[in-house]
Amino acid sequence: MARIFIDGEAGTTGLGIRQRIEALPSGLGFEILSIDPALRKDSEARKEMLRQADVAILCLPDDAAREAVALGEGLDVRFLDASTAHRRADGWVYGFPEMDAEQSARVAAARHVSNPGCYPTGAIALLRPLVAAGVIPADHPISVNAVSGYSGAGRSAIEAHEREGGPAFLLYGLGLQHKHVPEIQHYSGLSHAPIFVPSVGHFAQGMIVSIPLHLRSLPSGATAAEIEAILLKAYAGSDVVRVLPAEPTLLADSLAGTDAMELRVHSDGEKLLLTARLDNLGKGASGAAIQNLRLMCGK
Ligand SMILES: NC(=O)C1=CN([C@@H]2O[C@H](COP(=O)(O)OP(=O)(O)OC[C@H]3O[C@@H](n4cnc5c(N)ncnc54)[C@H](OP(=O)(O)O)[C@@H]3O)[C@@H](O)[C@H]2O)C=CC1
Ligand SMILES: CC(=O)N[C@@H](CCC(=O)OP(=O)(O)O)C(=O)O
Repeated sequence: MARIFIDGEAGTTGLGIRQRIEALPSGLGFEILSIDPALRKDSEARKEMLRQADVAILCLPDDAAREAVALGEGLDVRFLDASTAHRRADGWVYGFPEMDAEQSARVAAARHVSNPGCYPTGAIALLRPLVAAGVIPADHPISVNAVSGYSGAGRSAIEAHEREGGPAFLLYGLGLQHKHVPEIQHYSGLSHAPIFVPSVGHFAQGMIVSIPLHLRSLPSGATAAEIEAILLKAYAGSDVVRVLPAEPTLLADSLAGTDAMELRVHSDGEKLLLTARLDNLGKGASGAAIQNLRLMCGK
């Protein structure tokens, strides 16, 4: 039996994790420990839950996630953090099991696992194998464009969108310093920060991350077919990340409600557009957390 405390269980990511754990076969032996909702922000009550839990999943703002880890000091509890707080912290394992051949084993053995960000999941999945293969030089100037469903901004933004309506399409992060930039750079293996242009559309769940490349700018001289072959090989063993043929159009929300991610290479022979499609709440958050939790608990 693995006892799981979801700190932030009533939030968007927390609820998605709870529903996914409840949908797992009971034979897997997960038990959810729920805090009294009236005490959900009470440090002593949270500490007591941490004392009882085998794994605490943090679905909290960054500061509250750091506080939870401090509350767990000296206790026999492992952490899986969905926030941005520990994505590049020492002693934390990055919870992207498909990232390389050893990453699943690292997640399984870790005491502290950081769940990847939704946008970085798409960007790193596309870039990392190509940088590692030498097809994209580590210092190549990279741009990452992305659109997310509005659920990416958490419960209060969802309620505001659904109550008052929201912008049809909003470009943001225009200071070019979005919180996901360091994570994308680091785990993609880039030596310089990419230009990252996020946007949010008036749909609840879904995401497309796209990366344009001019083939003539790649010193490797790689073709679109060679690039696709590298991605196919990198994810050949995965039933979550799939590399699929190019499409003339892509809808951002067609994977909503699933935990899969689709990668594509679009090209006219001279230029390339790499795309990743996922559900920001699925492989971008709660679905990835379940994948990591199962690895951590050997289930
Ligand atoms: N939504 C998404 O697409 C993704 C989100 N994430 C990350 O997951 C984390 C949670 O995000 P999300 O679920 O969207 O956010 P929500 O705002 O929907 O949920 C956050 C939850 O945390 C609770 N909370 C806030 N402060 C405290 C505290 N001090 N102690 C205990 N509980 C607290 C909130 O309660 P209350 O509402 O009562 O204040 C709420 O239930 C964030 O760090 C986010 O960056 C990661 C990937 C994608
Ligand atoms: C649409 C929207 O607002 N998205 C959020 C990112 C989602 C999120 O919460 O970030 P993590 O995945 O790192 O936790 C943002 O841009 O701040």
